[in-house]
Amino acid sequence: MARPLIQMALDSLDFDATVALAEQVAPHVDIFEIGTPCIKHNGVNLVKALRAKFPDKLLLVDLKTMDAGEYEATPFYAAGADICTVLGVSGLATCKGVIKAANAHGAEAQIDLINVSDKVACARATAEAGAQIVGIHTGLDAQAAGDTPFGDLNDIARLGLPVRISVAGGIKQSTVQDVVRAGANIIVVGAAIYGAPSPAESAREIRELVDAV
Ligand SMILES: O=C([C@H](O)CO)[C@H](O)[C@H](O)COP(=O)(O)O
Repeated sequence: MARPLIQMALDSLDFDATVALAEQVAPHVDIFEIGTPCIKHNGVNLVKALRAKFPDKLLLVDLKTMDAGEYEATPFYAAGADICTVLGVSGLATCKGVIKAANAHGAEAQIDLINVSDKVACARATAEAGAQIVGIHTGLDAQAAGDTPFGDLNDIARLGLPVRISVAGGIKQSTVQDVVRAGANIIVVGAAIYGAPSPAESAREIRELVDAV
């Protein structure tokens, strides 16, 4: 299996603080995620700024699109996004719209399985529709209620679908190696990095742990 990628979730609302945090952790991560609250607050100009500043990083825009897939995602791909997310609960037509926009830009679409009741069926259908990435995701509110993404990861990994698997939801130093061993291709880390006393040091630790598996 290819080396798993580390995705840093930039979940601040502040434009300059987001760019500054990205600078701190850049040596240790592969993908910058512009988180949903952050992209809603700052818009496409933040995509352009990060694209210009980090030409060699992958950029994921966490749109969590719910309708008008192609129309909503197109300007973000045009601004330099490598990956945009679309909600699996939006339905196949919306997912297909984001996949179409991704393909038109030589980019990728990620289906976020957050709150999907039949995650296996959704992953199968959207993989068949051409999605490149399926995201197993326990959101911040569900984490606060004690949920984790680990059970869902096992269910999706065993399908052997022709997609990469991204996992998000409270991943930290003590769990990241289990996530890699369970078959994740992209490991998303937010609070365990941005909430640490030294985000750069925390990102470096995560990188070492992932590479040691
Ligand atoms: O996607 C996320 C959330 O829905 C807010 O946009 C987070 O970026 C993702 O969950 C990663 O953050 P942590 O769970 O804090 O690692």
